[in-house]
Amino acid sequence: MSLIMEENAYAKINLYLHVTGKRADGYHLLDSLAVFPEIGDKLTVQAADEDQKTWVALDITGPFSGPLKNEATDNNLIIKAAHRLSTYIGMDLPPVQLHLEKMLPVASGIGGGSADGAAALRLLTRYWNLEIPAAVMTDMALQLGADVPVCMTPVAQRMEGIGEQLSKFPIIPDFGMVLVNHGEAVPTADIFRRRDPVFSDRAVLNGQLDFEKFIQNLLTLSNDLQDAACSLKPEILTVLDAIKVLPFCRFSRMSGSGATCFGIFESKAQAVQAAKLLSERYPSWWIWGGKGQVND
Ligand SMILES: C[C@@](CO)(OP(=O)(O)O)[C@H](O)COP(=O)(O)OP(=O)(O)OC[C@H]1O[C@@H](n2ccc(N)nc2=O)[C@H](O)[C@@H]1O
Ligand SMILES: Nc1ncnc2c1ncn2[C@@H]1O[C@H](COP(=O)(O)OP(=O)(O)O)[C@@H](O)[C@H]1O
Repeated sequence: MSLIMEENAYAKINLYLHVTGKRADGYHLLDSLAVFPEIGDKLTVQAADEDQKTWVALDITGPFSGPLKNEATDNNLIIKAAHRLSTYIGMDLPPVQLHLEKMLPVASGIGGGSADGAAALRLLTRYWNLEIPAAVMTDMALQLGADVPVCMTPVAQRMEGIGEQLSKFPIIPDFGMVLVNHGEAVPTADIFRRRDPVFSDRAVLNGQLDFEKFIQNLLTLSNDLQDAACSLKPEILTVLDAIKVLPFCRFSRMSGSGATCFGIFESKAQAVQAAKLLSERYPSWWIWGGKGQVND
């Protein structure tokens, strides 16, 4: 029996997202607070079978495997992560087969691909028993995508720069979250192109807070990509309206470049109940309710 190791790739939710400037290369400077709710993809690794044709093989199952199966496997951030590790080590590493259970909607503003890339870096480093300096790891993560560094450590973090400047930012523990996606992918680059060209200030954050102050603080902040996403996909407004009226919902907003929106609740139980109610009203939407932060 070959050893099987696994890693969770949690969804990344931007509680607010201010676009504060633009770099010379066209990438936008951000100020955002990312949290990681208790829902994600699952990645496993084991030794390759003798008849495996490639050095790393990836098979994908799960409710959102469809769009990824239509893309070349080499474009998957998991495969790219494996190649980056092998290039850094500079020698052949034992062949592996990877399996991804894709639970998160693709191109939906919750960083599923980035979380998978980060999970692959963590998992393969462990599986191959590699020693990689933290700074090198962060650099490798950033090479995979702007959102990959924050996904390396799924705890509340403030993201600045394009996502490479990270600071842990403890916020209230134990809140509930509902996530809702109406089913259409939103390409990140399009939303940055369509955004209001005015830049926002850096957010003023209150630090460790109680629930009421946490909500009041979020209300003073914004997601600067939300209007652009809503103008491209007006269904996002329907989603936000549906979240807002859920019992005990205290706050709603879009995450990242969309289209997934979230609601915040004081408890996990309220979020689970609200998600159940919403699923009955909108059976075709992807809806999840649970704990707002996996690593409280
Ligand atoms: C907007 C955010 C907020 O967390 O989340 P998502 O909506 O993707 O979840 C991220 O910054 C997304 O990061 P990520 O998804 O890794 O973006 P990348 O693949 O690196 O970039 C896709 C494209 O979006 C644009 N882009 C991305 C990030 C950024 N800070 N400025 C940009 O202008 C660029 O045109 C880039 O080519
Ligand atoms: N493992 C992966 N899961 C999802 N998307 C991936 C993955 N690997 C590469 N991608 C590519 O990244 C793009 C953005 O994916 P994703 O991270 O889901 O977006 P978002 O950050 O907006 O939620 C996809 O359209 C796909 O082409």
